[in-house]
Amino acid sequence: MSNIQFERIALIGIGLIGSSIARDVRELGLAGEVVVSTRSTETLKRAEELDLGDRYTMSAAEAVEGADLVIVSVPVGASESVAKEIAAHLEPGAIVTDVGSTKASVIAQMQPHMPEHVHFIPGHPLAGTEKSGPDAGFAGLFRGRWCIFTPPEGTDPEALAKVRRFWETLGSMVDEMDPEHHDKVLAIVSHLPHIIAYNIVGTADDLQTVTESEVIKYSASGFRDFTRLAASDPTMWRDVCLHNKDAILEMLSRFSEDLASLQRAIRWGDGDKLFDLFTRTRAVRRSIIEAGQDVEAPDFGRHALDPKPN
Ligand SMILES: NC(=O)C1=CN([C@@H]2O[C@H](COP(=O)(O)OP(=O)(O)OC[C@H]3O[C@@H](n4cnc5c(N)ncnc54)[C@H](O)[C@@H]3O)[C@@H](O)[C@H]2O)C=CC1
Ligand SMILES: O=C(O)C(=O)Cc1ccc(O)cc1
Repeated sequence: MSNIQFERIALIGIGLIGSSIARDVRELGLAGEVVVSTRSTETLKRAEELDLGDRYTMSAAEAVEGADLVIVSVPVGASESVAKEIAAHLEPGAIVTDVGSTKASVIAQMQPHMPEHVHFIPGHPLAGTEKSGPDAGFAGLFRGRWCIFTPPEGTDPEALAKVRRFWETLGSMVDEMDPEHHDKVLAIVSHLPHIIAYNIVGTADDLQTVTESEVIKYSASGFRDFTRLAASDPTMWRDVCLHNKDAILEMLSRFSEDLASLQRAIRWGDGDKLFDLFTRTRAVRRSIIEAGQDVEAPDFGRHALDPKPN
């Protein structure tokens, strides 16, 4: 039986996320044809070596011709230029979606360029790593992870159902919310942790004498966890900071207040306050694990992407 959900999928951007989608689509046979497009010749060549698609082109406009699903997986700051490039070449009835980490800005950049005859359904898979580029992707990345859609009002329910089904086939759990809410939630659960990691690793690096020896030598401690996040792609995270500015600043201001309060508790030896906070935060970690959201020990049952049992 055929698993084909779309006749032609155009992947614009073939880094960590685009290439992970490509691997799943090809393993599961979800598309009649996969067309890969990216901006740099080197990345396109690598995508071809990795056999991520059926056709390869430097032109996003050419890639979307005849495609019934277009997935834009580029740094969020490049969304408008991609939208402008593909707009006139989109097939009537095509679904255009994206994977960007911020939603209000991507919508503001892309929607004005989308013709009436396509379905623009912005999305965001909450799955990834600190790595980037086509070699970093892998099949199964989206399994057991959330994918959030922020469909504009009046979105065609059939098109939405098709794109939801696509992500569910990749193993994701799908949710919908408005873009502003998405951006606030992601500011605290994803963007701030990265910013804090960039900051602490930067501070340690500024303390030259420490960095030269002790930081590397003793990095088996908590610092090591921060260095993973702080190794994330600079272009992608510069764009996230610039394109979710308001929500990030709001959360940072709240964070700074709470940090000052923690600082005061340490200065004045307020052990009860420290103990209460650390007890509360430990419970948060426990509830994440109980909800099955722990990265180290996920158990989401068998999935189409699992290797077949012998
Ligand atoms: N890395 C992660 O963990 C996650 C990233 N995202 C989002 O997915 C999107 C892609 O991220 P990654 O795949 O990690 O990045 P990546 O750096 O691995 O890949 C980006 C791709 O976009 C292409 N590209 C860059 N600038 C471009 C431009 N101006 N025009 C056309 N193509 C361009 C690159 O050639 C590359 O193929 C970003 O919007 C990011 O916010 C979403 C979830 C997780
Ligand atoms: O590597 C990690 O820990 C991540 O948090 C990956 C990630 C990065 C950006 C997103 O928008 C979603 C997921």
